[in-house]
Amino acid sequence: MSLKFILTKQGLRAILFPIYLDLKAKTGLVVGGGQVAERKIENLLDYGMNIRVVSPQARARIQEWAEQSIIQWQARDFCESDLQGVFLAFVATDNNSVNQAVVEACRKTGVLINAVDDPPNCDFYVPSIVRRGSLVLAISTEGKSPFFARRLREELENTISPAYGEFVEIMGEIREEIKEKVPDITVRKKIFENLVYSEVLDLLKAGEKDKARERIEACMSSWRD
Ligand SMILES: C[C@@]1(CC(=O)O)C2=NC(=C\c3[nH]c(c(CCC(=O)O)c3CC(=O)O)Cc3[nH]c(c(CC(=O)O)c3CCC(=O)O)/C=C3\N/C(=C\2)[C@@H](CCC(=O)O)[C@]3(C)CC(=O)O)/[C@H]1CCC(=O)O
Ligand SMILES: NC(=O)c1ccc[n+]([C@@H]2O[C@H](COP(=O)([O-])OP(=O)(O)OC[C@H]3O[C@@H](n4cnc5c(N)ncnc54)[C@H](O)[C@@H]3O)[C@@H](O)[C@H]2O)c1
Repeated sequence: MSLKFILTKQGLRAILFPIYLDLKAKTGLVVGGGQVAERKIENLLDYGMNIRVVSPQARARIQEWAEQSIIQWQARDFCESDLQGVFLAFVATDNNSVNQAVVEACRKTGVLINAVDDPPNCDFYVPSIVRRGSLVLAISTEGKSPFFARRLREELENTISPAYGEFVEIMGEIREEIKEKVPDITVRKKIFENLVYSEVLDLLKAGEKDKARERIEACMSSWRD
């Protein structure tokens, strides 16, 4: 087994392992209700997570989300029992000793923690994201330059047009059909490979949806015949 580490001012740190988490119906705790907490919450809202915020004060948008029952907000200081049932926690208060106490409580209970302005105390970092339907590009600089992650996202947003997402959607539909109808995995692999390297994506990029469908049909009929 090979372990990879990078040397930072804080010592040796493991190189980060990127994963995509299903947060549906899981509970996320955000400690703090300021600008950074708001950005983290906004990012989490699309994923079906139950978001609990604990913070004596909260910005107007956080209060609005709570009034609309999109999130729950408790207007008080953090306490350890807030971690009960929590899958992921974020701490973004303006008080270092509170941030440290939340980190320690998480470490004790095994809850993964993101301490936003304190990378050594993060179990995970939040990447910058380009999403086109089910196509998701996550960018990390391993904390070396969040601004650069943002710039790269902006560049990729121009390159990765909605057609890429449409292509992935179509591939998803075809995948189910082929998995059902083609028992031989080597044949299935060939079909998927042909489609991915065909001009279907280019046709979608050019807005030629009918031609793209025709091209897909041609690829599919090659195994039907
Ligand atoms: C991707 C994104 C997701 C999100 O948070 O939503 C994200 N930061 C974003 C923006 C951003 N954050 C900051 C600025 C101001 C400019 C600047 O500092 O560069 C900007 C730019 C802006 O405002 O756009 C301030 C900042 N951020 C961190 C520190 C602490 C430190 O470095 O010590 C400081 C204070 C530094 C200081 O004191 O000066 C730390 C982290 N920020 C991360 C993620 C994680 C590493 C991600 C990676 O691997 O690169 C990590 C380690 C932990 C975490 O928070 O998960 C999001 C871009 C979303 C997008 O636009 O696409
Ligand atoms: N805003 C930024 O872009 C930025 C960038 C880099 C780093 N930071 C740092 O990140 C931290 C958060 O920044 P911010 O701009 O969101 O701060 P902020 O001052 O807007 O918000 C801090 C929040 O923490 C809450 N809080 C204080 N004590 C608490 C406790 N005991 N329990 C729960 N909540 C508590 C407050 O009610 C407030 O809602 C700060 O330490 C800041 O220095 C901020």
